[in-house]
Amino acid sequence: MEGGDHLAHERKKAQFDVEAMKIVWAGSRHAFEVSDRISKLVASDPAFRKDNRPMLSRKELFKNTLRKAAYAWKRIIELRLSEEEASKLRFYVDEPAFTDLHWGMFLPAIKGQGTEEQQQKWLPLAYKMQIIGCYAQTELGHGSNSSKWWPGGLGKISTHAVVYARLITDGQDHGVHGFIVQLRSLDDHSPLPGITVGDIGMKFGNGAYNTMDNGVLRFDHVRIPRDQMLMKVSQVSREGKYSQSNVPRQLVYGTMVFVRQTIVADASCALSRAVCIATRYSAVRRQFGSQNGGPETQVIDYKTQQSRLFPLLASAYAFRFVGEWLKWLYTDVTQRLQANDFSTLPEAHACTAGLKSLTTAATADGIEECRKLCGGHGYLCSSGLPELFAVYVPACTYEGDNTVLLLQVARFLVKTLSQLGSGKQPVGTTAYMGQVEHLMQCHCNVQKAEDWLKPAVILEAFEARSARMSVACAKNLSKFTNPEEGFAELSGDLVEAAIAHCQLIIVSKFIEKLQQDIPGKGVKQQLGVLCNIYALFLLHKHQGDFLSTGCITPKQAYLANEQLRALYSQARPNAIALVDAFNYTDHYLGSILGCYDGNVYPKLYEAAWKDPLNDSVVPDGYREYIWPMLKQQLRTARL
Ligand SMILES: CCCCCCCCCC/C=C\CCCCCC(=O)SCCNC(=O)CCNC(=O)[C@H](O)C(C)(C)COP(=O)(O)OP(=O)(O)OC[C@H]1O[C@@H](n2cnc3c(N)ncnc32)[C@H](O)[C@@H]1OP(=O)(O)O
Ligand SMILES: Cc1cc2nc3c(=O)[nH]c(=O)nc-3n(C[C@H](O)[C@H](O)[C@H](O)COP(=O)(O)OP(=O)(O)OC[C@H]3O[C@@H](n4cnc5c(N)ncnc54)[C@H](O)[C@@H]3O)c2cc1C
Repeated sequence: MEGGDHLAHERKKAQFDVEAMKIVWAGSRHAFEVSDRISKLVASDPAFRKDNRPMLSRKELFKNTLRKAAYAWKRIIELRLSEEEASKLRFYVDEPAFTDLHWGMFLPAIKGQGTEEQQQKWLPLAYKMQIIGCYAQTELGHGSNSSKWWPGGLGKISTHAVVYARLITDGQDHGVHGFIVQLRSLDDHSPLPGITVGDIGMKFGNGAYNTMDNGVLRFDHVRIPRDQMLMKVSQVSREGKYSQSNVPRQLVYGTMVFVRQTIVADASCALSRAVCIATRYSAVRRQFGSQNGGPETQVIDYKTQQSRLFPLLASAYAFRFVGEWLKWLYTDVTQRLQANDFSTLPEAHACTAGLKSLTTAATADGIEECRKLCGGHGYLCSSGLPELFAVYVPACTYEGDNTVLLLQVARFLVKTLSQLGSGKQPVGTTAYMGQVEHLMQCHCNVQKAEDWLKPAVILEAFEARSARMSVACAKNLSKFTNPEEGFAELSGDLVEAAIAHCQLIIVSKFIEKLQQDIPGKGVKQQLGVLCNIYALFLLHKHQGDFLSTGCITPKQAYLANEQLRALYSQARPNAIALVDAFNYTDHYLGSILGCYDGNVYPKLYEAAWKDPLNDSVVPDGYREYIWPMLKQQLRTARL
């Protein structure tokens, strides 16, 4: 069957208003309209072509990225795009570049940690891209005194960096502070005296993150003017005297809170993209299972395919909504900080760190699962999945290794529990710890599978599991005379308690979303199905936790799994429409397997012929290597 919409019959099955779901996914009608317009603008411009990336050498690839970044900037100015539209344009260009760090970290670091005066000096230059900045924190070895290693944009492009380094005055070490440092000449781009800078080399995957110039940086007697130390949190006077403002020192790490929040939103984009590809292809692909000469089964109808795919579909929606909430939390904490209220900073730090860890880990694993769900074709670059995986997987490491971040959450949980004794009532995402006595002894009263559809039942099971795991850790910690030794010894259990707490946050924010007014025929109902799939899938996967803490019985675990199977059947007719609601263009998806019209096979066949190896029928190297080998075998055979 050539042309036409090969997925039309699937689209007809939808039991909800897809256009209304698109608005829910985008966050608002305005966000949808901006996203829709800008994604089509990018898709229709041949300058943003990206299907050749895996074929390019590193140098070609990098130059191509510079060309796209410059062209994108030109279009942003010509079209007078707003900040929101410009950032969407960079998003849909879909190519990691130095601009991510300039806009995503350099500017926010100056905004968050610079004084008014410093902001007035540096921000206009950065907004006009008259200087290009990066964020240099990580070291080659340990400490903040060796070489900077990894910062994106540093290797070849940035003219400036926010560098984190130890501040020593009068022989006294005041710890790590941020400094704006000029790295390269604004005339000929050569490194300034005393500065050694370069790219750190090829990274995982063809194309992928190699469009980014992650760099190395060394200083040899480089003088940084005093007023280039970011001085909102602490200051050094002209006389060299060190002082601190009346704000917590942790604000030095404020940029990380901001970026981790954007990384959670980004996880839902990457996961939804992979899920869209795997879902559409699973509806196109038929394999075995035919009876009486009828058509073979669509692989999406296999229960095993559903049990691997639908939890990922549900996770994409769950991450979207928790990302929305996290954005609200970040805005709230920022407003409070401006009014000198620092009380919610520890919670904002714990939430951004923990959710960054959970969502990136699930997304990286999810993309790989989607590749397997597409069988052999998933391994082709033209499926879009190998590159997506290679680009995405460092998110588990950058902006804080995921395990290190979970340990930060665990510290916060232990501290919250220890403060209960002094009567401090926990609020926000730890409010449930206030009912710890109830949660330690409550019994789940599920008696039949449908009981698992009640939000209050799900919430209590997740709260009890999280509280019991944290309390067990706290009890074990109290047996150690040296708390740090105890923390190190029990770190494996603490990480598991942190995961349980963060999963509870995601589940509860999905449930809260469903309590809002959501317009559109059948939209809320479908989201309800996805919410239950997400929660019961987690419960099934981590049933060991729920059983060993006595939160549920083996019978109740069995009933949860039974309900999950029923939910997969409810999601099945809506699966294609649920991924259409992401509103991705074929350009952004970058996948033959995921193309909107489902016309996969002719496109795969055509794409194969475009591979440079097929430029000639007889390959280069045949005369040199293959022909002599064949001739020699011929001679041996004759002997
Ligand atoms: C494909 C197109 C992409 C488009 C994407 C769009 C997105 C755009 C953004 C760009 C995105 C991606 C690009 C890649 C960017 C990558 C950038 C980086 O990786 S930058 C480097 C980041 N490095 C880390 O994250 C290091 C991880 N380690 C930590 O976070 C450590 O905590 C620390 C180094 C900050 C501090 O360590 P230490 O000195 O040992 O202190 P403690 O950990 O004991 O903490 C002391 C105290 O502070 C609290 N704390 C810690 N961090 C924070 C924080 N961020 N905010 C607030 N508070 C914090 C901690 O809880 C402790 O509190 P106590 O009350 O004392 O317990
Ligand atoms: C693609 C990419 C882009 C990046 N961009 C930037 C950038 O723009 N700017 C920048 O400054 N940095 C950047 N980074 C660096 C990144 O932030 C660090 O790699 C990250 O914070 C992890 O630190 P590390 O590499 O030192 O890992 P390590 O800390 O050495 O981790 C190694 C292992 O040790 C474990 N571990 C470490 N500490 C502990 C602990 N306390 N307890 C238990 N286990 C522990 C970890 O879990 C991990 O398994 C980037 C990295 C990548 C991969």
